[in-house]
Amino acid sequence: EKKIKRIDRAKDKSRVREKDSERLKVEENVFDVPTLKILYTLSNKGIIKAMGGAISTGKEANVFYAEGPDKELAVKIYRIASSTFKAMDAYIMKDPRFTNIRNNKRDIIFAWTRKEFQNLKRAKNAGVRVPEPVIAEKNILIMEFMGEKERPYPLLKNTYLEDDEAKLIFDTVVEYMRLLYKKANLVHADLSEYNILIDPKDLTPIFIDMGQSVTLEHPNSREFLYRDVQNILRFFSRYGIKDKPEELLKKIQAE
Ligand SMILES: N#C/C(=C\c1ccncc1)C(=O)NCc1ccccc1
Repeated sequence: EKKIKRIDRAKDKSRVREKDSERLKVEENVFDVPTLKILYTLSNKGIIKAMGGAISTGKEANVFYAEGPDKELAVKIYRIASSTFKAMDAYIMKDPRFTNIRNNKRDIIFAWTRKEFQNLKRAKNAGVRVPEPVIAEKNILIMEFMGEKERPYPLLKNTYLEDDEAKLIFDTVVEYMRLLYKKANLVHADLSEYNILIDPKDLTPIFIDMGQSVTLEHPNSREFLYRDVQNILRFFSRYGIKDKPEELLKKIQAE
Protein backbone atom coordinates (compact mmCIF):
# COMPACT_ATOMS: atom_id res chain seq x y z
CA GLU A 1 0.00 0.00 0.00
CA LYS A 2 2.74 2.42 1.12
CA LYS A 3 4.85 1.53 -1.94
CA ILE A 4 1.96 2.36 -4.31
CA LYS A 5 1.44 5.71 -2.51
CA ARG A 6 5.09 6.53 -2.96
CA ILE A 7 4.96 5.72 -6.68
CA ASP A 8 1.80 7.83 -7.13
CA ARG A 9 3.39 10.79 -5.36
CA ALA A 10 6.48 10.47 -7.53
CA LYS A 11 4.28 10.39 -10.64
CA ASP A 12 2.38 13.49 -9.47
CA LYS A 13 5.63 15.34 -8.86
CA SER A 14 6.92 14.44 -12.30
CA ARG A 15 3.59 15.59 -13.77
CA VAL A 16 3.93 19.00 -12.08
CA ARG A 17 7.52 19.25 -13.33
CA GLU A 18 6.42 18.19 -16.81
CA LYS A 19 3.78 20.94 -16.77
CA ASP A 20 6.39 23.50 -15.64
CA SER A 21 8.75 22.40 -18.36
CA GLU A 22 5.83 22.66 -20.78
CA ARG A 23 5.19 26.26 -19.72
CA LEU A 24 8.92 26.96 -19.61
CA LYS A 25 9.18 25.56 -23.15
CA VAL A 26 6.71 28.16 -24.39
CA GLU A 27 8.56 30.93 -22.55
CA GLU A 28 12.06 29.68 -23.33
CA ASN A 29 11.95 29.32 -27.08
CA VAL A 30 10.26 32.67 -27.47
CA PHE A 31 12.15 34.47 -24.73
CA ASP A 32 15.60 33.74 -26.07
CA VAL A 33 18.39 36.07 -24.97
CA PRO A 34 18.25 38.44 -27.98
CA THR A 35 14.47 38.78 -27.49
CA LEU A 36 14.91 39.50 -23.77
CA LYS A 37 17.45 42.20 -24.67
CA ILE A 38 14.94 43.90 -26.97
CA LEU A 39 12.22 43.74 -24.29
CA TYR A 40 14.68 45.26 -21.84
CA THR A 41 15.46 48.09 -24.28
CA LEU A 42 11.75 48.71 -24.90
CA SER A 43 11.15 48.87 -21.17
CA ASN A 44 14.09 51.31 -20.76
CA LYS A 45 12.53 53.47 -23.47
CA GLY A 46 9.34 53.54 -21.38
CA ILE A 47 7.34 51.77 -24.11
CA ILE A 48 6.58 48.72 -21.93
CA LYS A 49 6.02 49.17 -18.20
CA ALA A 50 5.17 45.56 -17.29
CA MET A 51 4.78 42.29 -19.18
CA GLY A 52 1.67 40.16 -18.59
CA GLY A 53 0.62 36.66 -19.54
CA ALA A 54 0.28 35.05 -22.97
CA ILE A 55 -2.85 35.95 -24.98
CA SER A 56 -2.16 33.62 -27.92
CA THR A 57 0.50 31.00 -28.50
CA GLY A 58 1.26 29.61 -31.91
CA LYS A 59 4.08 27.96 -33.85
CA GLU A 60 5.28 31.23 -35.42
CA ALA A 61 4.62 33.70 -32.64
CA ASN A 62 3.23 34.35 -29.21
CA VAL A 63 1.18 37.38 -28.17
CA PHE A 64 1.55 38.67 -24.61
CA TYR A 65 -0.38 41.27 -22.65
CA ALA A 66 1.65 44.27 -21.44
CA GLU A 67 1.07 47.54 -19.66
CA GLY A 68 2.18 50.66 -21.53
CA PRO A 69 2.72 54.15 -20.10
CA ASP A 70 -0.80 55.23 -21.07
CA LYS A 71 -2.66 52.22 -22.50
CA GLU A 72 -2.77 48.43 -22.52
CA LEU A 73 -0.56 46.76 -25.12
CA ALA A 74 -0.28 43.48 -27.01
CA VAL A 75 3.30 42.32 -27.56
CA LYS A 76 3.68 39.91 -30.47
CA ILE A 77 6.98 38.01 -30.41
CA TYR A 78 7.94 36.10 -33.53
CA ARG A 79 9.85 32.93 -32.72
CA ILE A 80 13.27 32.77 -34.32
CA ALA A 81 14.25 29.28 -33.16
CA SER A 82 11.57 26.93 -34.37
CA SER A 83 9.29 29.03 -36.54
CA THR A 84 8.05 27.56 -39.79
CA PHE A 85 9.49 30.50 -41.70
CA LYS A 86 9.29 28.40 -44.89
CA ALA A 87 5.60 29.38 -45.03
CA MET A 88 6.59 33.04 -44.71
CA ASP A 89 8.82 32.63 -47.77
CA ALA A 90 5.91 32.35 -50.18
CA TYR A 91 4.58 35.72 -49.07
CA ILE A 92 7.69 37.77 -48.51
CA MET A 93 10.06 36.76 -51.29
CA LYS A 94 7.66 37.88 -54.03
CA ASP A 95 6.66 41.07 -52.23
CA PRO A 96 8.23 43.99 -54.15
CA ARG A 97 8.69 45.77 -50.81
CA PHE A 98 11.02 43.06 -49.53
CA THR A 99 12.94 41.77 -52.53
CA ASN A 100 16.31 42.89 -51.20
CA ILE A 101 16.46 41.08 -47.87
CA ARG A 102 19.18 38.43 -47.39
CA ASN A 103 17.93 34.90 -47.30
CA ASN A 104 18.68 34.12 -43.66
CA LYS A 105 16.11 33.26 -41.03
CA ARG A 106 16.58 36.22 -38.66
CA ASP A 107 16.35 38.74 -41.50
CA ILE A 108 13.19 37.08 -42.81
CA ILE A 109 11.56 37.21 -39.36
CA PHE A 110 12.62 40.84 -38.81
CA ALA A 111 11.28 41.81 -42.26
CA TRP A 112 8.05 39.96 -41.52
CA THR A 113 7.61 41.86 -38.23
CA ARG A 114 8.22 45.20 -40.01
CA LYS A 115 5.73 44.16 -42.69
CA GLU A 116 3.02 43.42 -40.10
CA PHE A 117 3.64 46.88 -38.58
CA GLN A 118 3.41 48.62 -41.97
CA ASN A 119 0.33 46.64 -42.99
CA LEU A 120 -1.48 47.49 -39.73
CA LYS A 121 -0.58 51.17 -40.25
CA ARG A 122 -1.93 51.16 -43.82
CA ALA A 123 -5.09 49.30 -42.77
CA LYS A 124 -5.70 51.78 -39.96
CA ASN A 125 -5.19 54.76 -42.30
CA ALA A 126 -7.65 53.20 -44.76
CA GLY A 127 -10.36 53.14 -42.08
CA VAL A 128 -10.20 49.42 -41.19
CA ARG A 129 -10.48 48.66 -37.47
CA VAL A 130 -7.17 47.02 -36.45
CA PRO A 131 -4.92 47.22 -33.37
CA GLU A 132 -2.98 50.52 -33.62
CA PRO A 133 0.68 49.54 -34.20
CA VAL A 134 3.12 51.18 -31.75
CA ILE A 135 6.57 49.92 -32.76
CA ALA A 136 8.29 47.04 -34.53
CA GLU A 137 11.72 46.18 -33.12
CA LYS A 138 13.48 43.15 -34.75
CA ASN A 139 11.14 40.16 -34.05
CA ILE A 140 8.84 42.07 -31.68
CA LEU A 141 5.70 43.98 -32.69
CA ILE A 142 3.97 46.14 -30.09
CA MET A 143 0.39 47.19 -30.76
CA GLU A 144 -2.72 48.45 -29.01
CA PHE A 145 -4.39 45.78 -26.86
CA MET A 146 -7.88 45.01 -28.16
CA GLY A 147 -9.68 44.05 -25.00
CA GLU A 148 -10.35 45.30 -21.49
CA LYS A 149 -8.49 44.81 -18.23
CA GLU A 150 -6.21 42.07 -19.57
CA ARG A 151 -9.13 40.23 -21.22
CA PRO A 152 -8.74 40.19 -25.03
CA TYR A 153 -11.90 40.57 -27.12
CA PRO A 154 -13.14 37.19 -28.34
CA LEU A 155 -12.40 35.79 -31.79
CA LEU A 156 -15.32 35.84 -34.24
CA LYS A 157 -14.96 32.05 -34.08
CA ASN A 158 -15.92 32.06 -30.40
CA THR A 159 -18.65 34.70 -30.48
CA TYR A 160 -22.29 33.70 -30.21
CA LEU A 161 -24.33 35.71 -32.77
CA GLU A 162 -27.99 35.98 -33.76
CA ASP A 163 -28.53 35.94 -37.55
CA ASP A 164 -29.22 39.69 -37.72
CA GLU A 165 -26.07 40.48 -35.67
CA ALA A 166 -24.02 38.20 -37.92
CA LYS A 167 -25.37 39.98 -41.03
CA LEU A 168 -24.24 43.39 -39.67
CA ILE A 169 -20.77 42.01 -38.90
CA PHE A 170 -20.59 40.34 -42.33
CA ASP A 171 -21.38 43.67 -44.06
CA THR A 172 -18.67 45.44 -42.05
CA VAL A 173 -16.12 42.67 -42.79
CA VAL A 174 -16.85 43.03 -46.53
CA GLU A 175 -16.58 46.82 -46.26
CA TYR A 176 -13.20 46.43 -44.49
CA MET A 177 -12.00 44.05 -47.23
CA ARG A 178 -13.03 46.70 -49.80
CA LEU A 179 -11.21 49.51 -47.89
CA LEU A 180 -8.10 47.30 -47.58
CA TYR A 181 -8.18 46.65 -51.32
CA LYS A 182 -9.12 50.10 -52.65
CA LYS A 183 -7.52 52.42 -50.08
CA ALA A 184 -4.65 50.41 -48.56
CA ASN A 185 -3.84 48.47 -51.73
CA LEU A 186 -3.71 45.33 -49.55
CA VAL A 187 -5.18 41.82 -49.33
CA HIS A 188 -5.28 40.33 -45.81
CA ALA A 189 -4.34 36.88 -47.22
CA ASP A 190 -5.23 34.94 -44.07
CA LEU A 191 -8.70 36.28 -43.29
CA SER A 192 -11.00 33.95 -41.38
CA GLU A 193 -13.01 33.70 -38.14
CA TYR A 194 -9.65 33.03 -36.43
CA ASN A 195 -8.22 36.43 -37.38
CA ILE A 196 -11.18 38.67 -36.59
CA LEU A 197 -11.87 39.86 -33.04
CA ILE A 198 -15.33 41.09 -32.04
CA ASP A 199 -15.69 44.11 -29.75
CA PRO A 200 -18.54 42.95 -27.50
CA LYS A 201 -19.57 46.56 -26.76
CA ASP A 202 -20.76 47.28 -30.30
CA LEU A 203 -20.27 43.94 -32.12
CA THR A 204 -17.78 45.52 -34.53
CA PRO A 205 -15.10 43.34 -36.17
CA ILE A 206 -11.36 43.97 -35.71
CA PHE A 207 -8.89 42.54 -38.23
CA ILE A 208 -5.72 41.09 -36.69
CA ASP A 209 -2.64 39.19 -37.91
CA MET A 210 -1.55 41.08 -40.99
CA GLY A 211 2.02 39.80 -41.23
CA GLN A 212 1.18 37.80 -44.36
CA SER A 213 -0.92 40.56 -45.98
CA VAL A 214 0.30 41.48 -49.46
CA THR A 215 0.02 44.46 -51.80
CA LEU A 216 -1.95 44.09 -55.05
CA GLU A 217 1.41 44.00 -56.89
CA HIS A 218 2.11 40.57 -55.34
CA PRO A 219 1.74 37.96 -58.14
CA ASN A 220 -0.74 35.91 -56.06
CA SER A 221 -2.75 38.76 -54.49
CA ARG A 222 -6.00 37.97 -56.42
CA GLU A 223 -5.75 34.29 -55.47
CA PHE A 224 -5.25 35.24 -51.79
CA LEU A 225 -8.26 37.59 -52.04
CA TYR A 226 -10.41 34.81 -53.50
CA ARG A 227 -9.39 32.51 -50.64
CA ASP A 228 -10.24 35.23 -48.04
CA VAL A 229 -13.67 35.64 -49.71
CA GLN A 230 -14.28 31.88 -49.62
CA ASN A 231 -13.28 31.69 -45.93
CA ILE A 232 -15.65 34.51 -45.00
CA LEU A 233 -18.58 33.10 -47.02
CA ARG A 234 -18.02 29.62 -45.59
CA PHE A 235 -18.13 30.96 -41.99
CA PHE A 236 -21.14 33.30 -42.44
CA SER A 237 -23.17 30.72 -44.40
CA ARG A 238 -24.20 29.19 -41.02
CA TYR A 239 -26.19 32.41 -40.37
CA GLY A 240 -28.15 32.06 -43.62
CA ILE A 241 -25.92 34.42 -45.64
CA LYS A 242 -25.94 33.12 -49.24
CA ASP A 243 -23.77 35.63 -51.17
CA LYS A 244 -21.65 34.15 -53.98
CA PRO A 245 -17.85 34.66 -54.16
CA GLU A 246 -18.17 36.55 -57.47
CA GLU A 247 -20.66 38.99 -55.91
CA LEU A 248 -18.28 39.69 -53.01
CA LEU A 249 -15.29 40.13 -55.32
CA LYS A 250 -17.29 42.67 -57.36
CA LYS A 251 -18.19 44.61 -54.18
CA ILE A 252 -14.58 44.61 -52.98
CA GLN A 253 -12.95 45.45 -56.34
CA ALA A 254 -15.71 47.77 -57.62
CA GLU A 255 -14.41 50.84 -59.46
N1 LIG B 1 -2.20 39.94 -33.27
C1 LIG B 1 -2.87 39.36 -32.55
C2 LIG B 1 -3.63 38.57 -31.73
C3 LIG B 1 -4.40 38.96 -30.67
C4 LIG B 1 -4.58 40.29 -30.11
C5 LIG B 1 -5.44 40.41 -29.01
C6 LIG B 1 -5.65 41.62 -28.45
N2 LIG B 1 -5.06 42.74 -28.93
C7 LIG B 1 -4.23 42.66 -29.99
C8 LIG B 1 -3.97 41.45 -30.61
C9 LIG B 1 -3.67 37.12 -32.03
O1 LIG B 1 -4.15 36.33 -31.26
N3 LIG B 1 -3.23 36.69 -33.23
C10 LIG B 1 -3.36 35.28 -33.58
C11 LIG B 1 -2.23 34.48 -33.05
C12 LIG B 1 -0.97 35.06 -32.91
C13 LIG B 1 0.08 34.28 -32.42
C14 LIG B 1 -0.15 32.95 -32.09
C15 LIG B 1 -1.41 32.40 -32.23
C16 LIG B 1 -2.45 33.15 -32.71
